Amino acid sequence: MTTILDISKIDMVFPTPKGDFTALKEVDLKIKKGEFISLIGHSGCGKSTVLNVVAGLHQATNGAVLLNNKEVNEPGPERAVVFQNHSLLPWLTAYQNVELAVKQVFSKTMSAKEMQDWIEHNLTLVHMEHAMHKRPDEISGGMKQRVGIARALSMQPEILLLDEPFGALDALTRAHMQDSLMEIQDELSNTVIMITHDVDEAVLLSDRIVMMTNGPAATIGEILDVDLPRPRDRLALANDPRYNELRSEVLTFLYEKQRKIEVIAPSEPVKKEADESKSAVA
Ligand SMILES: Nc1ncnc2c1ncn2[C@@H]1O[C@H](COP(=O)(O)OP(=O)(O)OP(=O)(O)O)[C@@H](O)[C@H]1O
Repeated sequence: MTTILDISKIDMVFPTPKGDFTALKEVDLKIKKGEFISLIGHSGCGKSTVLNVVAGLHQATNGAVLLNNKEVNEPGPERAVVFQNHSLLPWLTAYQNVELAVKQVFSKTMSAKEMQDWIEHNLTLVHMEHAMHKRPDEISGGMKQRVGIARALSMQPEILLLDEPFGALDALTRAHMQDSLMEIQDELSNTVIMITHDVDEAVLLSDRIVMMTNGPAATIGEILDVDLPRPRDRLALANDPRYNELRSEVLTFLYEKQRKIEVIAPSEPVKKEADESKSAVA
């Protein structure tokens, strides 16, 4: 398979009032068309920074991101992002939220009827056909994420960037969303980079799991090939020895090789709690 995305030795240095902070050092990764990649690592290691550089929201200090051999320097619809907190416009219906993206990309190449069919097709893909004329405040958190995914897919991106897309959902809704995403993947074979804190989610969904070292100067520590056949079934996998082996490889990386030692000043008890809850990896 051909390389679609080349993250080529990127460094990211942020200027701060206390001096330069090196968040990423020589992050190097080639992603093939149709691959599903998870980025996992402790809180604050730099996962979102990698995703933001690929999205074109940040410029790497050194190195480059190449999409189909072309350098990425700004955001574009060929790299659609879905964030953890649904970023739908609250005064528009689900349909209208997707319509905005579709008009942005296809208004010159599709007729009004074609756009309508395409919007409905994408909302159906995420099982939102029954609620497409509801506004975000009239639907659940899981449904909002479905609309966010439909909106991203409707742009037919070369790469789908998912920043903890199910992080704010309860466990049951999360499992439904993972199953939906696997169904969509079976059908569309998108190239996906997904940030997650959830080891089971990473093993269930990914072709490769990219495990990042702790920062500062975080980089790729290990890459795990998830050689489980597809389609994957969460119940069958629960007793699958290979699934459990892969799961424990990720856990070993996170909790033995990259054990995070929180150094918290006594005056910062609130931050400690927040960090702990954020880095809770199942
Ligand atoms: N604009 C910025 N200016 C200065 N430092 C930043 C900036 N953005 C991120 N950082 C720092 O870079 C490091 C990596 O942050 P990043 O958000 O990428 O981590 P993460 O792995 O996505 O964390 P989490 O899992 O908690 O979301 C952190 O130490 C963060 O404080």
